[in-house]
This record gives sequence, structure tokens and C-alpha cells, in this order.
Amino acid sequence: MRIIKTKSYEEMSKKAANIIASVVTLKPDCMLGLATGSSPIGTYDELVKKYEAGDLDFSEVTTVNLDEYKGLPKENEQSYYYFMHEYLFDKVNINPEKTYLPDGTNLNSEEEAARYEALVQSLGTVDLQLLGLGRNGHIGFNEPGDHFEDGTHCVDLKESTIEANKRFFESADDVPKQAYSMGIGTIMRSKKILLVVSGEEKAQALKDSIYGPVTPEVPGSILRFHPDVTIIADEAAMSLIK
Ligand SMILES: N[C@@H]1[C@@H](O)[C@H](O)[C@@H](COP(=O)(O)O)O[C@@H]1O
Repeated sequence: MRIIKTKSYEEMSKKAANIIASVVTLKPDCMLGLATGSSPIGTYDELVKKYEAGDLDFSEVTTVNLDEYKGLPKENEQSYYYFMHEYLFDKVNINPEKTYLPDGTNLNSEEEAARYEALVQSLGTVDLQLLGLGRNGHIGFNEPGDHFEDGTHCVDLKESTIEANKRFFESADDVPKQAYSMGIGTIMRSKKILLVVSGEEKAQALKDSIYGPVTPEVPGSILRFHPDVTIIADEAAMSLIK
């Protein structure tokens, strides 16, 4: 596990984008696992800049996203489909037919989870999985619990996650109560993992993930068992780590 400490969110984002760009440059037809949330927005902005400067070509890249709210249609501004198009897909030359997310409009949880898991596996191995960290230590939408879920599944979101994510919605009541998420096994099967963490409100979750026991109570802690993890965290997120 490599831990890179940066002075700011901007520096974190630049370094993360450099790592993703190197993967795309070395393997133009790579498969990227992508994340949503405020943590990776700066990284996507930096990737767009590299594309606009003519330094990156996404035409052969395939992407699979970690998660999606259950029940939100694609055109809902809070759907992760919308987010990915807004921050990345519509701004670079990626082939939209090679970008995949769970289908939030399929309300049959078992069917959708099985479909997405089979799809991700059929596409091959994720070369690099980008992750953010929830304030409660979640990765994707794998919430703290008593066991690690292996494959894609439907999650009942924790109150703390609904509380954390309500800033994007009109009220907490508007935040979906469930989401589809890749499982811990899906994430751990990626060749490389890149975790970006910013802000003081993540400091405890980051410390617990890196130094606490490996436990499903802190889903991010499982990353210690992965052979190729890079964590890029700003000073605020690292503030509880000496
Ligand atoms: N499902 C997403 C995660 O994929 C994300 O990494 C995390 C942190 O979000 P943020 O980066 O906005 O703090 O929580 C969200 O709920």
C-alpha cells in the first residue's frame, strides 16, 4: 500500500489523474473502474484537461462504475449515470457504448445485481479501480456490516450515509434508501486500486482503514489485503495519522 499525502484537494486530484492517465497511455484499451461523489470530481476535471490538451485518448477505454442509486432514472441529476456524463463522459472522446453502470431503474434487486456482476466479469479484469471513502469507511456503497459482500448487491443505505449525501438533494427524504453496488470481491479483483480521500470528515475513516483491524465494520480496511493499492489523501484527511 502506497500512501501519498498532498497539501490540497487540487494536488490530490492532479496526482490521481496522472496515475489514471499513465494506465490509459500504457494500455489504450484498458478497463477503468470509476467512482462518483465529491472526491473524484477534481480528478475527472484534470483528466478532461489532459484530453483537451491532446494528451489522452479515451476512444478505446471501457469503464464500469461502482454503484448507482436504486430508483433514480438516468435523467435525474443525482443519478450516478448523470454525474458520470456531466463530469467525464460528455467531455472526452469515450465511446458511450463502452461505459457501464448498474441500472437504477431496474427495481428487481436480485436480477439487477446478478446482471451487473455478470457483465463486469464478462468484460474482463478492471485495470484500475478508482475509489472514494465514505465518512463511515464505506467503499462504493459497501456499508459497515458484519460481513463483506462478494458480488454486486442491493444495499440498504445507512442513516449516516443518507445524512452525508443529503447535501446533494433537496432534503434527506429525497435521498434514495437503497443502491446497487459492486461488492468487496468485485472491487478486490481489480489489478490496481486508487483511493482518493479529502477533508477532515474522512480522517477517522482513513485512519481506521489503514491502521485499524481489517473488519467489515470498516469496509475500507479490506484494501490492506490488496497487492496494489495507492492512497492519495490531503493533509486534512491525514490529520489523525502521524
Ligand atoms: N457511493 C458513494 C461512494 O462511492 C463515495 O466514494 C463516497 C464518498 O463520497 P464523497 O466523495 O462525496 O465524500 O460516498 C458515496 O456515497
